[in-house]
Amino acid sequence: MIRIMSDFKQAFIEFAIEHNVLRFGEFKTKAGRLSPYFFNAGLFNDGNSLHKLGQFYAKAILAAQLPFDMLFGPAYKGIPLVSAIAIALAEMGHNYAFCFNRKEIKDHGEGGNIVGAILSGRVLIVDDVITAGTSVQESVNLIRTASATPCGVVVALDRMERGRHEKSAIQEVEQMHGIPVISIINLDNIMDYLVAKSDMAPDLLAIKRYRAQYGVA
Ligand SMILES: O=P(O)(O)OC[C@H]1O[C@H](OP(=O)(O)OP(=O)(O)O)[C@H](O)[C@@H]1O
Ligand SMILES: O=C(O)c1cc(=O)[nH]c(=O)[nH]1
Repeated sequence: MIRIMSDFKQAFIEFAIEHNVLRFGEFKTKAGRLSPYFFNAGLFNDGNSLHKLGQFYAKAILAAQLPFDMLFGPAYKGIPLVSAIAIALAEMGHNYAFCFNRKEIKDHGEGGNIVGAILSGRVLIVDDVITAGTSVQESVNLIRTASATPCGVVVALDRMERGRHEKSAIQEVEQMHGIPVISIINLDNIMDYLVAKSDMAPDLLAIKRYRAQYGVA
């Protein structure tokens, strides 16, 4: 089957490859899976690329028309991410409060593990990647502990993998928490991109094998 990829998704894949963020090789994921590709958002590491990244997310968020009151970015990579997204949304005329967590609790000064706006109302979680959904689960717990309401998740890449149980990570998040997951691109889009690059056939084959083990349809 030939799928047509939107210019927006194609541009995002090219942007990620240009910055070495999307790479092919051998990498271990947080879930301990040995993956033939990896998305390292930490390599959007200068002002221009972070600015552009924030604009990609902001456009995806506005297109989804999901009502929310504030943004939350989980440490560590979610910290520059949520800041860049809040700035991009503000540039587009939508000013939202945001916060992020510390992985360790601070016991002096202002203390606590949340930095920025107080978690309240409907909170949109922004992260770079969803694999097995552990990070999203941690964010949901933090938001609920603060008596706020998680209302959705936005990621750059949905790796379309099994969650911690039998279903896909996305299905687990949507069914367990009743919230939608929005992504700029997913694994289907990366594979479609690779189909057109004959020199990358070995990478595509490795991804197909990995997908047979950890993927979902
Ligand atoms: O869906 P999952 O299986 O949870 O995997 C995806 C998560 O793993 C990585 O975070 P990591 O904990 O490595 O944090 P970092 O931002 O500190 O690099 C990544 O940034 C996602 O948050
Ligand atoms: O699952 C992960 O840990 C993971 C996958 C990926 O592609 N990128 C990332 O930062 N983490």
